[in-house]
Amino acid sequence: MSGRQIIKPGRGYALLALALLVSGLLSMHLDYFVAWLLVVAGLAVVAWLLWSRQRNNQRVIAGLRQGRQQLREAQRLAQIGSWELEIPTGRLTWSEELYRIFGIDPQAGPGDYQRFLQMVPAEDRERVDEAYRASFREREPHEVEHRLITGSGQIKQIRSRWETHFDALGNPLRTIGTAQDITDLRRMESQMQLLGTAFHHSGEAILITDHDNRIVTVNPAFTTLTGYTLEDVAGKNPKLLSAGRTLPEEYERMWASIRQKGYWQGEVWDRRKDGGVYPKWLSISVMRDDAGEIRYHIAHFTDVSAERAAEARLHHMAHHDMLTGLANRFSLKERLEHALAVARRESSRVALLFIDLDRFKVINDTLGHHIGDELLIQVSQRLRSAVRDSDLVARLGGDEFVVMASGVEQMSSVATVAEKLVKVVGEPYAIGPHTLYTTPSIGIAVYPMDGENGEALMKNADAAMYHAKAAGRNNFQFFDARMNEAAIERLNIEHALHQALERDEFVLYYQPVIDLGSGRVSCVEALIRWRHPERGLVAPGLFIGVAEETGLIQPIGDWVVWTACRQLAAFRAAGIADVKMAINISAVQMRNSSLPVVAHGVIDAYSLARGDLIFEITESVAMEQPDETIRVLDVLRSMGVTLALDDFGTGYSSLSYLRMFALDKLKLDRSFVEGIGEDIDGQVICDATIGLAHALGLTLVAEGVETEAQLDYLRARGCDLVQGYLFSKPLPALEAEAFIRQRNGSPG
Ligand SMILES: Nc1nc2c(ncn2[C@@H]2O[C@H](COP(=O)(O)O[C@H]3[C@@H](O)[C@H](n4cnc5c(=O)[nH]c(N)nc54)O[C@@H]3COP(=O)(O)O)[C@@H](O)[C@H]2O)c(=O)[nH]1
Repeated sequence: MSGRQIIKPGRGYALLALALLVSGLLSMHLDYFVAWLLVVAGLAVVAWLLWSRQRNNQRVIAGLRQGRQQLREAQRLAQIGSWELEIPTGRLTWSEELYRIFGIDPQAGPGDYQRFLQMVPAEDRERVDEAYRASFREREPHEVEHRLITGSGQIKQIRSRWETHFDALGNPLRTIGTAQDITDLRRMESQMQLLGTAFHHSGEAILITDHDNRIVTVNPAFTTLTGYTLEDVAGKNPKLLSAGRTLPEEYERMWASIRQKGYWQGEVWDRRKDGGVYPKWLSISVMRDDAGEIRYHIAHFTDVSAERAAEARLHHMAHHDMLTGLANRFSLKERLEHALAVARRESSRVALLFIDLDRFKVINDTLGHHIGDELLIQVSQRLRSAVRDSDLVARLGGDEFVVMASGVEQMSSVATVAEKLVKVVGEPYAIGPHTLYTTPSIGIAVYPMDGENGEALMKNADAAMYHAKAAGRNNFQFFDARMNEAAIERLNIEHALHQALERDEFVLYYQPVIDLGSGRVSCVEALIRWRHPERGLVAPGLFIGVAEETGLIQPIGDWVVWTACRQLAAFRAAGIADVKMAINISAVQMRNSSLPVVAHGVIDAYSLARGDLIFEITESVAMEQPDETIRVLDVLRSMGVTLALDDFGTGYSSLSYLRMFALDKLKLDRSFVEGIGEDIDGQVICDATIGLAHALGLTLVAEGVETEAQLDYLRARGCDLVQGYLFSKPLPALEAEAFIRQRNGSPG
């Protein structure tokens, strides 16, 4: 009803009273009039009372309507619907909100209790029904939480509450109840629970601060990582965690980003409660209130020490040689480029010293890689300790090292460094039970004279190193433009050598060795020559080294053994019976276990007598691989091969090994014979070597005898055999045969 309808009846009563009053005035006497007036007044009072009561009723109804409206609104907001069941009549009423919660069209009506039960999923139904029955039994308000399948098929979480009213006799009159949709609440609760679990069990440390950046809470991972509990840090500023290593500007950038973007992440250094410092990867985000003000800062972080250590290890591995810990090729290239850039700016010099170890391969192959590795480690330590801290020492691989010295003022200082390196590397190495020797061959290239860039400098230092090798090893050489020609030359030799065997370009010359006692030719030494199609006769010094490095020495060495023995057989056939054949054996042949087999084959093939063959091995080869030498010499000796130690005095002989080698002869190196009459030291060595050979029961052969004075001296000292230009140069086979006939007398 509207307001207008409420006022209308009231007005009607007033008009009626007024009409009665006016008609009474016009139609009645005074006595009657008074009585009548009283009646009318009474009627007017009654009318007024009726009107005012009705007005009150209308107000109450309006209030009720407003109350219902408010109730509806409240139910909608709280998502609580209500219902009422009149038990005697079974009449069920639902509030608007209940229809909405249950997803049922109000036109369809509320149905009954059974219909409601059907909407409860089977798993919850029994529980709900039992609660309802219990409320009757116990006459207590009841509450139950259950799921409900709405009219649209949606599953909701409902909290139902109800109470039943009874009359004086205990009969149930009605049940009133509410059903609250707590689906969102439960979902939120379960999300909160999930977040709580994540917070507690997160492997990442989490720290939450308020808008003033005071710590509100931390999770267990925070305590594990930092050592601080919540009690330790609550209310404090997180800067208490800082290690003081992160620059203030970095923190300023961090806060600017948090203020502007609400987010920051980066790496900072912190300190644990126990004082340990560590890098951490930190992410900070903010939570704002409805007004947009920052309420919380949420920081989560992890210790990245392990990652940084792994990165450092990878970086180290990428830039260093695994075996020696020195810089590697990659690192050298980087540092060299940098040093050259500085040198260009400052007009200074950079020196590259390219170092190759002499005969390292022999040690490595014969004593095993672990010994070779240990030798490389010791060499690298010596190199490192011999140069300035600012100089770079790198290992390129194998037995190749480079020292880079920047800011070089005097070329002489580079020579001093090189000299020092030759000295320290050349000193003996104690590795396990072995005393080993190696020497360096060093090539030097200096920026800017020897190359404008790293590549050219490396190439030229390498060429200079080859030059040092060719110059007899164990020395250093400055680069000279002609060295590149030498390197090219070496390459050409290498290519041509591959074909020389097939093309039968090798030839043997024979140098007679004279017995000082009889004056006769005792043996001839087979010395290889290369009859090069363009260069003519090439001396072995020019190609034996290349053949050794390329492995070609093996087939060439075999060819020498077979050719020399064929020649010896030819001498025998020509009636030369008592001259033996000396053959040079290289380090590679000594290492190869086929040498005794080859010797055996050739002796058999040419029906040579035992003792016709002399194998010469150099002192350095024997001493570099003493165990192997002992083994091979024993086998050869057992076959009757005579064994000579060549170039004696040029290497480092160990007397104990000397005793163990199955030797027959010592060949005193030419360099000592040269000194006879001129150099007292050389002479002393000659005397000592002759004495040593005889003391060990060995025959002494003096090499390179060129003068009568040398011959006289050697003869006087009791030298057994001599070889040298004084008697004969190495000769082609026919001339050698003639020489022997002339010296030893012709049988025919
Ligand atoms: N593995 C092999 N190595 C070989 C072979 N043939 C030679 N060689 C090695 O080359 C080195 C140089 O030999 P070569 O140029 O033939 O020189 C020899 C003689 O010519 C030289 N000699 C002899 N007497 C004198 C002399 O009075 N003066 C002087 N200036 N030189 C002289 O000495 C070389 C022989 O020395 P050695 O071998 O130590 O007895 C040579 O040393 C071999 O190492 C080969 O077939 N296989």
